[in-house]
This record gives sequence, C-alpha cells and structure tokens, in this order.
Amino acid sequence: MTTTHSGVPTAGRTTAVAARATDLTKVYGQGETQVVALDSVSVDFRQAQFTAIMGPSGSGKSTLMHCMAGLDSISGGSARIGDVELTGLKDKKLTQLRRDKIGFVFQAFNLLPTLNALENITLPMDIAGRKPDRAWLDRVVETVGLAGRLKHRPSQLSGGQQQRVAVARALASRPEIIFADEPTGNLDSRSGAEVLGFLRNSVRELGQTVVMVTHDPVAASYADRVVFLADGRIVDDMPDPTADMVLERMLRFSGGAPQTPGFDAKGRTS
Ligand SMILES: Nc1ncnc2c1ncn2[C@@H]1O[C@H](COP(=O)(O)OP(=O)(O)OP(=O)(O)O)[C@@H](O)[C@H]1O
Repeated sequence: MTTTHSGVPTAGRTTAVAARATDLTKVYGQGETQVVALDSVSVDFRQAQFTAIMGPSGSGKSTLMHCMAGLDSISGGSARIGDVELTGLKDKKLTQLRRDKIGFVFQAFNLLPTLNALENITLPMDIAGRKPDRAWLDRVVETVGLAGRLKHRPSQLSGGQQQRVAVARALASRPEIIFADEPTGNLDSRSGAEVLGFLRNSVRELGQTVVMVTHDPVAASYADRVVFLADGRIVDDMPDPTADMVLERMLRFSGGAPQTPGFDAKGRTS
C-alpha cells in the first residue's frame, strides 16, 4: 500500500506550536529497578498537524503522551501545552488545564451506556458547567458524520461509530490538542479507517491538533508526520508517511528481520 493519506497542506495552516517537550526526561523507580522511560526528548507538536508516535514496545510512547498531557509527572526538562509549563502546576490548575485545553481518546471508547451519542459528546462540558458553542458543535457533528445517529445509545452504534462519538466528545470543547492512545486498537480495519479518516478531517477541516500513539503503519499513514521512539529517545521524524515507508522504517529498527522481537511480521509491535 503506497497511498499517502496526508501531504495536502491545508490553507491557513499555522506553524504555531500546540505542545512542546524540551529535554523531557522521565525516570521510573530508583537504584537497580530504575527505568529511564524518556531520555531528554525534545519535540514540537504544531497546531493543525496530525502526528503519529511509533516505536517498539517499551520505547516510551505512552510515557511521552502521558507526560505531555499532564497525566504523569516529569523528572527533568520541560513539557508545555501552548505557552503553559506543566511542571510546577498545582493539581487544581493541572486538572483545569486538562479539562480546558486537552482532549483524550483511548482505545476503550469510555462512553456512558445510558446516554445517547449527543449527550455523550457534550457530557464533559455539561460536567464543567460550560455551554457548548452551538455552531462549533454542529460542525463537529457534521464532520463526525453521525448526524442521523445522535439519538442512538452506544449499544445501537457500531464500534467505529462509538469511537467517532468518543473523538467528537474530545473535539467538542475545542481543545488545544487531542491525545489519542491507539484509538483504533479495538476496531476492525474498516471501522479503524472510518475513525482515522475522521481524525484526519478534524485536522484538515477544523484545524485540530492531534497526537496519536499507534502500532499500526496503516494508521500512521493517515498522519502528517511520524515521530519514532526507541529506548526513550526520538530516532526519526518522518513527514508525509506512507504505510510502506513506516513499515520499512520499523523493520530497520529490528535489523530488517520481520520476526525480530519487538515487531511482528505485520509490522505491529508486540
Ligand atoms: N509506572 C511505571 N513504573 C515503572 N516503569 C514504567 C512505568 N510505566 C512505564 N514504565 C517503563 O517505562 C518504559 C516505557 O514504557 P511505555 O509504556 O511508555 O512504552 P510504550 O512505548 O508505550 O510501550 P507499549 O508499546 O508496549 O505500550 C518501559 O520500560 C516501561 O516498562
């Protein structure tokens, strides 16, 4: 598969930085059990850009995302969302920042079964006591392509549709950045393509910034750029990726042998 899913620059795309890590270090444990999960990582996530983060199991992908999203503390360096430095923020401020500036999409859709799709989408804002911007919400719903299903409960939607509701929920409050942790990990390839197409549209059409951890080269090919991690360091930064380019790069990590531990024959990490 050589199709590039990205590469068409969007009119009006800016180069402002939505999130930035500078010499970001994260160490777990102490003494003999110490693990350096991130080793002086510096990376910018630009506004209206879709970035995939890839790398072998244990390379630090989730740690990078959790540190950038203020879900985990950092050991050294700096992590910023917009111009806000996360280190030193008190819990309350951090919670506020996560609520107001960051959207999350996880592998499990985390929808409430008793609420319909629209209620699920607006739930975080309802909890925060904020009124959704109606015009924006309409645009999100239109981009989601679920206009006819907003009254459906999660159990009445396919897996792909449920995950699109979860993405719409992350978009609804217009966060500065969305972090997605293997958002298609639980989906069949068709539903996965639906969700990835929607994520890409949210970047192209709504100017959203998305950072996605994935093991899948096809999923990564929907992004504008792939950042590769190995042993807690950035080892490559690939613009306009195709699935083939990504797979080839992954195989190089493992010395060209598809069966080398860390990546299996499909190029997915174990
Ligand atoms: N809470 C923790 N305590 C101790 N070590 C941890 C903790 N979380 C992660 N690590 C270690 O940090 C390193 C990076 O882990 P991380 O989960 O970020 O990798 P990953 O690239 O996301 O892996 P995977 O693809 O398997 O999800 C690993 O060696 C892991 O064992």
